[in-house]
Amino acid sequence: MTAPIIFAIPKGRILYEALPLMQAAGIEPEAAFFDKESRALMFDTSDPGVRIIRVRAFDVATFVAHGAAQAGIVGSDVIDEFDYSELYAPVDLDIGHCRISVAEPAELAATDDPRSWSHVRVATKYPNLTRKHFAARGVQAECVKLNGAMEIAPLLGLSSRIVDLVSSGKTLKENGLVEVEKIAEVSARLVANRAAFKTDERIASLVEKFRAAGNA
Ligand SMILES: Nc1ncnc2c1ncn2[C@@H]1O[C@H](COP(=O)(O)OP(=O)(O)OP(=O)(O)O)[C@@H](O)[C@H]1O
Ligand SMILES: O=P(O)(O)OC[C@H]1O[C@H](OP(=O)(O)OP(=O)(O)O)[C@H](O)[C@@H]1O
Repeated sequence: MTAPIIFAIPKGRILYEALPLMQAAGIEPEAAFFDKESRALMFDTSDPGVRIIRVRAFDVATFVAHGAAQAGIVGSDVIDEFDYSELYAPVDLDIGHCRISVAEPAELAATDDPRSWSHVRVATKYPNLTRKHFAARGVQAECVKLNGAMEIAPLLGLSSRIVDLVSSGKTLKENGLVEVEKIAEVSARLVANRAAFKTDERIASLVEKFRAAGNA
């Protein structure tokens, strides 16, 4: 019997926007997936040929790039941070919209000119993306890696600046920060392992179903 396709999805906020698209693509998770008491990590779906794993956002990219999962859904922020050559991202799902930006305390921004920077110290979950962004214009970025709550770093003197996701701007505002530079727009993508996409026609067919679901 052919092994089922493993489809990886993030635990966080993209999940709720992704569910209708998954349903339209014919992969509805079993009831246990929605059971908060369940500790299971892998679930059946309405398609007997597809199983779902629910993992951290960054790990979706890692599972799919290594072929441990053959397809999944992940933000373009995560794709850009890893830059895995085996991660193919053929469909923009038009969900999970936000931006990745540089922010700093409002008092600092009042007199600061980002064009004058030659070196910046930045707290971020995205060190690779940050270094690449600044290197492109000759600025050296020293990154302090955090895994969440970046907005607190300037308040406590860990770094003057942060690079993080911004949507409504509420988190920045409530922590006395302002956005000084947008690095990129972010949205969630359907991703596939490049080799699996080329060799397994079930993956190509799944990609087409999501493309159609996104356009519906
Ligand atoms: N405020 C936001 N608005 C819209 N999309 C967002 C927002 N924050 C994050 N995202 C998108 O959702 C993805 C997952 O983010 P989320 O905050 O749910 O994960 P997380 O809690 O950071 O993940 P983990 O706890 O696994 O590290 C991000 O990679 C991004 O693409
Ligand atoms: O501009 P806003 O609408 O306030 O959204 C931005 C916030 O959303 C994300 O965090 P999330 O809530 O996912 O928590 P996290 O910091 O634990 O990732 C992101 O890391 C920002 O902190």
